[in-house]
Amino acid sequence: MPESFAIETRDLGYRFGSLIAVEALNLRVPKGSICGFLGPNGAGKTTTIRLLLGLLNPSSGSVLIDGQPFSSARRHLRSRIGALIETPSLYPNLSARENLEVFRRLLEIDSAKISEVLHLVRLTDDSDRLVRTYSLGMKQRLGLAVALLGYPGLVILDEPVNGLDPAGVHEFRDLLRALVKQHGATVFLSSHLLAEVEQIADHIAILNRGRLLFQGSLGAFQAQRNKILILRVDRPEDAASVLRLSGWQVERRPNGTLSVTIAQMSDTAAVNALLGANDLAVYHLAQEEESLESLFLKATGRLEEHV
Ligand SMILES: Nc1ncnc2c1ncn2[C@@H]1O[C@H](COP(=O)(O)OP(=O)(O)OP(=O)(O)O)[C@@H](O)[C@H]1O
Repeated sequence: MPESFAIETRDLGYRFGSLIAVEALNLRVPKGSICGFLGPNGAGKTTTIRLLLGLLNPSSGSVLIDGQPFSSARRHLRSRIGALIETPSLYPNLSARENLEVFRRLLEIDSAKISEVLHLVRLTDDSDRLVRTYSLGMKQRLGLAVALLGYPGLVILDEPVNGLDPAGVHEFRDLLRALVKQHGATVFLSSHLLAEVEQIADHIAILNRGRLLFQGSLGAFQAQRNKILILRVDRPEDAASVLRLSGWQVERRPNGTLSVTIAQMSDTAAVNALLGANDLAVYHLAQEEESLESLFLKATGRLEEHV
């Protein structure tokens, strides 16, 4: 049976005049996944999200939601999507419950849903307080509650944790996990922070300059990504020469440490053994993941090489 996708785009493209914001995008988001949509500022994430929601009409290509074409003729599909883009527009002088009531009437949804979504976003105890007294995290959770009012099968969130403090981020993550687990929803969320996405997503799509650099499971992505070994040694210059002679890619950092690119855990032991065999003392050794910035640079370099 073919895999079913909550979101699928086919050669999706969008231009602002002569600027190509999104190009030949073939995005596939499996049902029931939490998909992190990553990319640096200006990569085209918001434009893509607007296209997915039908807020912009594609310059080329198409969008499928639950396998169905999402054209202007099929706007009813929109009601199956819960979305939170930018800061939610809430009424500050109304309580959370009253805010939800406004949206409930617009959407013609059963009133029992209000208590359900308040419980889901853990705002029941604060639901009668005026929204202007809420923290940013609480407002964000209320925005999510609005998005969830219709119990959508697909939730699309643009940079949902921007501006949240660590506790707020933690809470938001738990909430999204519960949503997927208990309601079988699919979550698609954009972020420019890889570390953030790695904590929540099981699937990722990476966009750079309007083009998809990678999409697949988080595991597949992590398996592909190089690791960096940070070394503090007694004679950095000599250590770098020894390592380079054996084919390792080494860089000297301004703080006196060396960074060595490795592909797997066992390389750490090999590097350590090589230095020991050459009478070089290792004082400190730590692994780091290759940063997203370095990945983007590499990928962009590669793309340009092939032009
Ligand atoms: N209304 C507009 N008119 C012209 N160009 C635009 C418009 N909106 C976005 N762009 C351009 O399209 C490109 C993609 O922007 P977009 O906002 O989709 O990126 P993004 O990945 O969401 O970035 P950010 O994280 O900064 O919001 C950028 O080069 C941006 O300058």
